[in-house]
Amino acid sequence: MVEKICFVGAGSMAESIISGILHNQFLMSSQIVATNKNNRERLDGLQHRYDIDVTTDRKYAIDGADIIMLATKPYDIVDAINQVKSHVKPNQLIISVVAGIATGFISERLGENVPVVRAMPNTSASIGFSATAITAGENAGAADLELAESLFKTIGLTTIVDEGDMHTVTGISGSGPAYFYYLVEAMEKAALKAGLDNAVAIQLITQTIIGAGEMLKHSGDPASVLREKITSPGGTTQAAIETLEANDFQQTVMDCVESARKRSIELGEKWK
Ligand SMILES: NC(=O)C1=CN([C@@H]2O[C@H](COP(=O)(O)OP(=O)(O)OC[C@H]3O[C@@H](n4cnc5c(N)ncnc54)[C@H](O)[C@@H]3O)[C@@H](O)[C@H]2O)C=CC1
Ligand SMILES: O=C(O)[C@@H]1CCC=N1
Repeated sequence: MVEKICFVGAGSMAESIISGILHNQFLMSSQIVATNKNNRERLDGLQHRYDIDVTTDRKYAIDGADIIMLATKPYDIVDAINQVKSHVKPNQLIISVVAGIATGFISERLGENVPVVRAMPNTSASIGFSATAITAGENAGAADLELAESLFKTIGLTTIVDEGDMHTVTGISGSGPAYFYYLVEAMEKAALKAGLDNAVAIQLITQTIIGAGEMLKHSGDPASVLREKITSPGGTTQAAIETLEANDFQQTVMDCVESARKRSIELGEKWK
């Protein structure tokens, strides 16, 4: 039973999770407190939007929290940990969504007894559609992982992975929504260039991406089969896919995921 959750870091990802857990009534707004580096205006904005508790007082934020969610940028994590360290107790579960940063790195700084779960959600959490991977650090037991899982399940699909896979997951589903938004931006530009009304284009593209997602989820067919079913010989889709192939689309996407994965590894190394 979670009584209080504290967000250390109150940016985009924290807001997506806050919005999601309130939307799904995992917690009430009075059970959520958020603190950030030093941006009172941002905290006031969150309080206004979600009616949550906000503070710049780290002790007040941490006291009595069952879960402490670390949601700063990787380069701020050491400062953030140092500022809360003296207030954290071994019965509090630390969940970090910080890209690249290992659970061991966090527990070394907070004290070996503190359980740490590492998670990689995405911003679709704000509407309950995150794809989240979680992994337990050495001091986190089954109950800690279960607690983290129950939280993330309220904001989307949640799966447990080995910590070694977290960098790959970051390149796939953590950054993933951005790849689809980038594709949508390109389709919008193409539609606009061809003279289609922008509102119509946005409506059609959005429904197309939702429909494709639902087909992947429910049809039972793999992506390659679904694609083939659209591709009539000598037809429009074939012409389109040939253009993608001529421009090494699949290799580009594979390189893109690999760049994110490598960057996640680098972030972990850099802030050691
Ligand atoms: N934005 C995304 O789609 C996703 C982000 N993440 C991870 O979540 C983390 C946060 O990302 P965003 O929310 O996008 O960044 P952001 O820049 O929007 O938010 C970072 C927050 O950390 C706060 N902060 C900085 N230093 C602090 C300190 N010493 N103590 C307390 N708070 C401090 C900042 O004031 C800010 O509120 C990153 O590590 C990122 O890798 C993970 C999955 C997806
Ligand atoms: O770009 C980033 O570093 C974060 C991690 C995953 C999504 N956004």
